[in-house]
Amino acid sequence: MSSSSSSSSSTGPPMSSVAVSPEVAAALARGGAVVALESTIICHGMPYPKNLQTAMEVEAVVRENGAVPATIAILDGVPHVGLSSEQLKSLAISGRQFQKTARRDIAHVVASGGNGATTVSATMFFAHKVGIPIFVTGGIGGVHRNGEQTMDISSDLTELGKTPVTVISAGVKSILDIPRTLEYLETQGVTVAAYKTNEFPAFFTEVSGCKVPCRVDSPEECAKIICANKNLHLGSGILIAVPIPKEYAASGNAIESAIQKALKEAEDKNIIGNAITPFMLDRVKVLTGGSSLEANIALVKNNALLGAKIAVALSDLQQRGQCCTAA
Ligand SMILES: O=c1[nH]cc([C@@H]2O[C@H](COP(=O)(O)O)[C@@H](O)[C@H]2O)c(=O)[nH]1
Repeated sequence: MSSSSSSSSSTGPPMSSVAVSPEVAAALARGGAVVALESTIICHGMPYPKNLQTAMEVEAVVRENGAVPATIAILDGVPHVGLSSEQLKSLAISGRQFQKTARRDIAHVVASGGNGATTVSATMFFAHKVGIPIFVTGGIGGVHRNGEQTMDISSDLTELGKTPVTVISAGVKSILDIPRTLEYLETQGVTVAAYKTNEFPAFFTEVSGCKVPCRVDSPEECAKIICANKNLHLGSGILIAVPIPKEYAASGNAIESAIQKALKEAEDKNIIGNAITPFMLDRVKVLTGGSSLEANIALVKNNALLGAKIAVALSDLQQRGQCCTAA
């Protein structure tokens, strides 16, 4: 059973509704800590059964650290916030049969009664719609290499510019153009902070050669930034970039050479648009003998740990009346 945040008017067509799980709805109603999680990473980013195992472990990390996990996906045309274990399992088994759903795809997937795995942009949209301010993922999309010619820029970046949700990620992969991604985030007015470092991390490695405008050293510090954003109604998102844990950082050089090979393959096969990221993720995984997948799983769990702590710190500030509670 799920509670529905829906609305309709007698004079117009019914507005779309979002099914919020009872656990998530109860946590939101009491001002508790909730962490949104995306589903593209499950359906398109990892193979079954590792994807299911990871999704369940990530939810467990969020719970162990005092927050309620809210995995977001579109099931039979209905956006869901908070999935049951059966729903999570069916999503993980279905994998690529779930359409990769960014903001631009939401209306079509809903109207056609389809199944959608939400990317960062779509997950942010739904999180904000139901009042969840924190969202944990592995990596966000960005400006693709040669993006200055192809204009292939992930809608994750524009979503961050217009939706006040804080995204915890391990930065962006070097399959993308990291300096231009940071430039674009600046243009979009996104607060970019790195956790316990001055450098923007590059997903598999702790370094990218790019400095960040802001460094944060504790969950409480992150929560204060989120409050300042809320209290001023800035309306834009925040990106908190967390370096991969040292013990899992595979050799940056080995992964970089795998990325170069995969980029060449993508070019030869003329893979473009939203097919590039899943193709690259898969090829880099194969070319690194699976070590990139293990690193990926470790960093998502690490991000979930921090995301839950930030959500708890934010909820504390809100309970003490120091932070605007409106989404
Ligand atoms: O390291 C990763 N980067 C990005 C993704 C997924 O890919 C999406 C971006 O896709 P595109 O580049 O087509 O915008 C992200 O929002 C996220 O869902 C992922 O799983 N892992």
